[in-house]
Amino acid sequence: MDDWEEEGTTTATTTSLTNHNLYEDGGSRRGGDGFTYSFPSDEPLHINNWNNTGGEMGGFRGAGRGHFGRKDSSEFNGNNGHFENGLRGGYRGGRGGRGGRGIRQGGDQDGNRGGFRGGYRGKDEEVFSQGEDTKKESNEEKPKVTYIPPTLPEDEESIFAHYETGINFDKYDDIMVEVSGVTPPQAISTFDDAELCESLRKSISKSGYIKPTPVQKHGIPIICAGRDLMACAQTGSGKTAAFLLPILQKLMADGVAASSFSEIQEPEAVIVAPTRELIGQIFLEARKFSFGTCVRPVVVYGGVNTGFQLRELSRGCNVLCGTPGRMLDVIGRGKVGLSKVRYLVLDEADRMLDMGFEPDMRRLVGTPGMPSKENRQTLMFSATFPEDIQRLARDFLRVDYLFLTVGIVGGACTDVEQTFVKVTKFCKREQLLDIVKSTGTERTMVFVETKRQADFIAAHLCQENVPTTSIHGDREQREREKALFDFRSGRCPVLVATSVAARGLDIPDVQHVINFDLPNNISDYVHRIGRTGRCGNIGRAVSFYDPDTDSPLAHSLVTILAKAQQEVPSWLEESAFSSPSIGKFNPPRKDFAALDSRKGELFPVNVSSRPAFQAATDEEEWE
Ligand SMILES: Nc1ncnc2c1ncn2[C@@H]1O[C@H](COP(=O)(O)OP(=O)(O)OP(=O)(O)O)[C@@H](O)[C@H]1O
Repeated sequence: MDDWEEEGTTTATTTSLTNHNLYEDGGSRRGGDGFTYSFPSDEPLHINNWNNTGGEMGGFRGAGRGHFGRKDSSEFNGNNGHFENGLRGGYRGGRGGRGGRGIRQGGDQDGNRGGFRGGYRGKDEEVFSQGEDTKKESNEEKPKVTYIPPTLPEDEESIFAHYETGINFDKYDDIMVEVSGVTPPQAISTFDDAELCESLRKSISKSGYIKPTPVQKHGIPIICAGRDLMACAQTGSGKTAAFLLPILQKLMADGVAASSFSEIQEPEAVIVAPTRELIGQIFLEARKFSFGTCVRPVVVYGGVNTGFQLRELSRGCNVLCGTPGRMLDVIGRGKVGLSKVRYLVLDEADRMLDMGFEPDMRRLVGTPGMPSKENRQTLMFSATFPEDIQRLARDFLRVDYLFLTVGIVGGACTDVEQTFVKVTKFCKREQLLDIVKSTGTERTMVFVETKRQADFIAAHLCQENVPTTSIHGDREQREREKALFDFRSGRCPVLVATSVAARGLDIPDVQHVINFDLPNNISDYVHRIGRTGRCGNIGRAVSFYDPDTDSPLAHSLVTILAKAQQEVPSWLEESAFSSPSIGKFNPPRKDFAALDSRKGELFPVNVSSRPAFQAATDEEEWE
């Protein structure tokens, strides 16, 4: 587990980065995505105060600590939807390599879990050194979490704000879809086919959804038919609505309504996701689709004052969205009972395993009162389907679950143009500057290897008058939400992030992803570049390839490029086939499977849609 993701509060070690004072007046602006929001002026970045005590990589300390760390949430709390914008732009953490499974114990009154949380996340330093962490936690008492997120906007315009689908949206129809398992229901072609209730239809149309994506065409009828589901689908292809719409449909059809009269809330649906920003995003989608109905979603996640979340819960809860630790915390406090749960959703299940949440997931399904798998419907989403996920699927899902894959499992989105620039580590900064200066105000995410590097690069760009902010696991929750708000609104069109921001971030108009440092595993690469080219839009990804450090990834990169029908630079191909260290960081995963392991036994496979490209059944190099 990583304090980025969950219960740990970031504390005095946080290096805060503020942004350039773009708008001295701090007045209202209309963001590129059509929201209106206002924010007070930030203090300007005092560039000379940034103290780079290290060499290229570092020792960077921000003199501007606490710029966003004010005691209240007023800095981006308005009557007009800052939180909506900030959190809608939330993101899911990226995978940083397979780490040790953290052990988590106890919990204090703010739900900050004690115990030690060891684990290695690959070369990304979103690592919590077990020793250090233990020492810190035993010697220092964590401060009480006081952060209360800004009030959500209630107006329809903010709630249903959305970005447009892109010119390639219709190309989704060509993606190969595979459903395995017995008697899968017929896919739908239109939202009308789903026979959803009137309020959901209205919400769908206000959200700008005209036709379902493949994962929705297949997922919605599967869930409506009461079947358990394990699904893998490409980035940005609408997985969230694929599970939310049928769950909400069934809750509404059954006439469930939130009640604030009960001391213990008993939600009918529980949704778990590994990171705060991802679960916040899912919650906002649930809130959007259930707008104007009696169904009430509530979200709980770390880094936010628990008392605040308990008060929200006590106002009624039908759909409980949470990160695993905080979810167990509110259950442990006796504020949530699980006996009415009919739907359990585990999103980014593979990431949850990587982050050491398996014991938490098992605790959740084993919580007294939680209906057995035979008596609830369980839905799991995962980017890959390795052995450990299959094991989880066997344990959590009914034996006749359906397995849905859309496109190449673990493959890159074909709407992203991928290019590679061969560099040395000494010229990366200059190259980066050239690119971001040429892209102007287009939104760009820059991925780097370490948290320190993220601050350092962000400060460097600010210094060069490129309005930039950063996001990583050492930033406090309010800073994270503020950074996303600034990025989303266009106030800071450049966001520097560590790999933890690789997954799930759904921000309109992210035109570019730059891999300043390549990740150490191909899965992270795919998720990082998936922050652009979403929902049929075109995106661009530029990756700096340093042969001294990145050659272990070369072979996997060539495979990914070829499968996504992208040009493969000859030097990269050469590097892939000459590198002695193939597989060092990306060992062929014996446990990787793009296919349902039950195949060939009981379960038939239905392939629909014209295959746009060959499925990666032979793929071994994804990790
Ligand atoms: N049928 C649809 N029509 C138009 N827009 C849609 C449709 N379905 C989803 N979207 C929008 O597409 C965007 C991406 O959806 P979502 O975040 O659910 O993708 P995802 O598959 O979960 O991506 P990731 O794998 O990166 O997490 C969202 O802004 C969502 O509102």
